[in-house]
Amino acid sequence: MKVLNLYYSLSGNTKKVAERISSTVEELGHEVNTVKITVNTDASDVDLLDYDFVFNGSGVYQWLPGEPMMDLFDELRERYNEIGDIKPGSPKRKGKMAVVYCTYGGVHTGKHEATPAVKYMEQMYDHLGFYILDEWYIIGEYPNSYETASTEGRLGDIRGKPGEKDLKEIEEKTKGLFSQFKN
Ligand SMILES: Cc1cc2nc3c(=O)[nH]c(=O)nc-3n(C[C@H](O)[C@H](O)[C@H](O)COP(=O)(O)O)c2cc1C
Repeated sequence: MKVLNLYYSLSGNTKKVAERISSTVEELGHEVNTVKITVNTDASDVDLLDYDFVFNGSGVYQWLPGEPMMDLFDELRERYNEIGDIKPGSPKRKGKMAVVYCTYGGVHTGKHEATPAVKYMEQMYDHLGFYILDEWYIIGEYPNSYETASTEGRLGDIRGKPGEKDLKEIEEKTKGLFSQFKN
């Protein structure tokens, strides 16, 4: 199975999750292309439809994914619309699956302020006809400069997150997802 792990990470939390997903997928014997989006990512180098399974993740910033991720999605949406890969009714494509994930701090309203980011990213896959297998919301501490955000917010003390326990959970969930592909 051909797997893409596409992610954006400003301060490293999502990168940790992405790396754990990729190492787990590789351990399970699948080929995985891990792509960290930057401001320099060229949309013409990315074709989501080249893959059977896509993990797509981002940190959450002002309720949304990182701008480079949204810029990439703008270009991809335009291209897929133009060439007719986004069809009215968004018919499902057999064998195309996606998991959308975020890391988020939730200082003000908890998970609610991460939901728009995940739903935003998910729409790309839904439009293309992927089966969305899951959404993962993983707590990620704020950068140090944000002082009390990691200790006095809606989610309490989130310093050090995602930690090894959280990453282990991601590993187990990845294994669980892929268990359906065993013969
Ligand atoms: C500028 C900025 C804005 C943020 N906005 C939100 C937000 O709207 N909602 C939220 O839940 N977390 C927010 N966070 C917390 C990040 O989503 C969280 O720290 C995440 O793990 C960052 O991922 P990264 O380290 O991969 O960049 C924000 C963090 C920063 C630095």
